[in-house]
Amino acid sequence: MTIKFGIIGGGVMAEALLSRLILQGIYQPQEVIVSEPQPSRRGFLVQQYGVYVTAENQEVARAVAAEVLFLAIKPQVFETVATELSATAIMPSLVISILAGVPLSKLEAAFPTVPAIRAMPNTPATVGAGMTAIAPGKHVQLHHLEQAQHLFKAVGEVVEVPEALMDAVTGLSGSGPGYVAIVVEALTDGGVAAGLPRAIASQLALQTVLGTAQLLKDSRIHPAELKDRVTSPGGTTIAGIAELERYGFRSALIEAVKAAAIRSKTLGS
Ligand SMILES: NC(=O)C1=CN([C@@H]2O[C@H](COP(=O)(O)OP(=O)(O)OC[C@H]3O[C@@H](n4cnc5c(N)ncnc54)[C@H](O)[C@@H]3O)[C@@H](O)[C@H]2O)C=CC1
Ligand SMILES: O=C(O)[C@@H]1CCC=N1
Repeated sequence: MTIKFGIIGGGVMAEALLSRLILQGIYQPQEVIVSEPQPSRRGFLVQQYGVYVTAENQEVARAVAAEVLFLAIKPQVFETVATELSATAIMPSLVISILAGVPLSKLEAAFPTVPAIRAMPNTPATVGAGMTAIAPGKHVQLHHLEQAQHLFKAVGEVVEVPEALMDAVTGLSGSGPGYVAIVVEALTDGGVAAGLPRAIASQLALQTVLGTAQLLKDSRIHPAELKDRVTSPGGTTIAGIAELERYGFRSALIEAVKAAAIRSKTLGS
């Protein structure tokens, strides 16, 4: 079977996407090759997903000639990996990078004339509830964009943005699962502090976050309106909200997104 999808870097995010792409039948395991330096990780990917693995990035470039090359390494090793890959002189039909911060100009310098798409997915892709933003490079044609959309739609929602917004996207939805996980953990701790057994507190916290997101999404009501609906005069919620405001919860989240966006920009420079 022809290799159609080559992944450079078989870590957390590569697995999040890979697992879903295979489950959805977008790719057969035998159509995928992953390069990964850690032997234990290679072993895991073979055992879990039945894909081809290699320790050599250049082998992926050779195997996916004329197909999709998917970059999922850390931004800090991009230059080294790009030099290695371009030394093969084999150009794929499409390069998709999910590297935080790394701009299209660097991708296009590494793969001249190759259509390149900068994407920012997030870890809920693993369960098909991902959010991915994509920004097309200068050689990208409609069918390349459709190919990338098809790929990322298999793992959640997709939005196209100008590249200038990709760092902001990274600070919000790329890093966002980390913030939300802390919210769930902190709510659980709050429940425990208020006397709940941890398992029950955890279930309540998780379902409250999930249910609230679902309600906001399905009803399309503004978050402020939902907050007002929950908040009875002189009741419990306003007592809780007053503490959130006192401790700067709202501005903490705003500053978190801004700081992550700035960090994204720095990583790519
Ligand atoms: N973790 C996340 O939630 C998200 C991460 N990203 C981006 O995805 C990329 C990967 O992030 P993670 O999966 O979290 O990191 P990770 O550390 O889990 O995965 C990176 C993998 O690359 C491998 N690697 C290291 N050097 C290599 C080399 N020279 N050649 C090939 N593979 C090499 C590592 O062994 C590791 O398995 C990053 O650029 C990050 O900005 C994007 C969206 C969300
Ligand atoms: O923390 C990071 O740098 C990556 C990018 C978005 C989520 N994780």
